[in-house]
Amino acid sequence: MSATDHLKSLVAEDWHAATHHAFTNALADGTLSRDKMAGYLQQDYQFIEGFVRLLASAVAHAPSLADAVPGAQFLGLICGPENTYFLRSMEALELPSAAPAAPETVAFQQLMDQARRSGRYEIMLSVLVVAEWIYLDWASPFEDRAEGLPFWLGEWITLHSGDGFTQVVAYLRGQLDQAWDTLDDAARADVTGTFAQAVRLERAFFDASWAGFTVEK
Ligand SMILES: Cc1ncc(CN)c(N)n1
Repeated sequence: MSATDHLKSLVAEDWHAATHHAFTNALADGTLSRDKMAGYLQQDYQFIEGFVRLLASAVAHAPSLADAVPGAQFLGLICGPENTYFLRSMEALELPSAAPAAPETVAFQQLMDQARRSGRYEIMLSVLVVAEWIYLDWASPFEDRAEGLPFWLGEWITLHSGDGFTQVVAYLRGQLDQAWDTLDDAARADVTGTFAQAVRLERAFFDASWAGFTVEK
């Protein structure tokens, strides 16, 4: 079993809850209320900045150019199509893009910040792998549904499914699998703790999104 499969198996219950969530099920069948999607977009947009900084830092810590290039390309995707997806969606839903950060958003921002400041590639990857792999897992079964949905729902599925995104997740997992082999027991325990915490926070973020974040109008 690969290291990342092993890490996922340790948090199977939270992983399943985060990837088969009522929020994403409703998003994919088009029944998600505009207000719930609005709250999600306003909060998740605040996740993006810390994510970009973390991914940029991981790129800087990659052991070689070949290890860095797919991460740098993914950075372009986040700063391009994903960023404009948020801005177009919030404009279409007539929402300001700024809103006070909810506790679930702050918790994620803190974890990303901590991972970036650790200066440790494997800790950065632990958060990045979870954030993207969970999205690939929930979105992939809905890939064919995207076209019939309003773009602010459908494009969120498209951005997190398909061959290109599958390769992004394979790259991030490959980097963590490779790093894991070089780690001692203490470092592996740190990775395991960070990975589990990230999965818990992903689940909590969807729970809060489904309960409904306060929407800034
Ligand atoms: C909280 C969270 N986690 C992950 C992703 C995937 N890009 C996201 N947009 N937001």
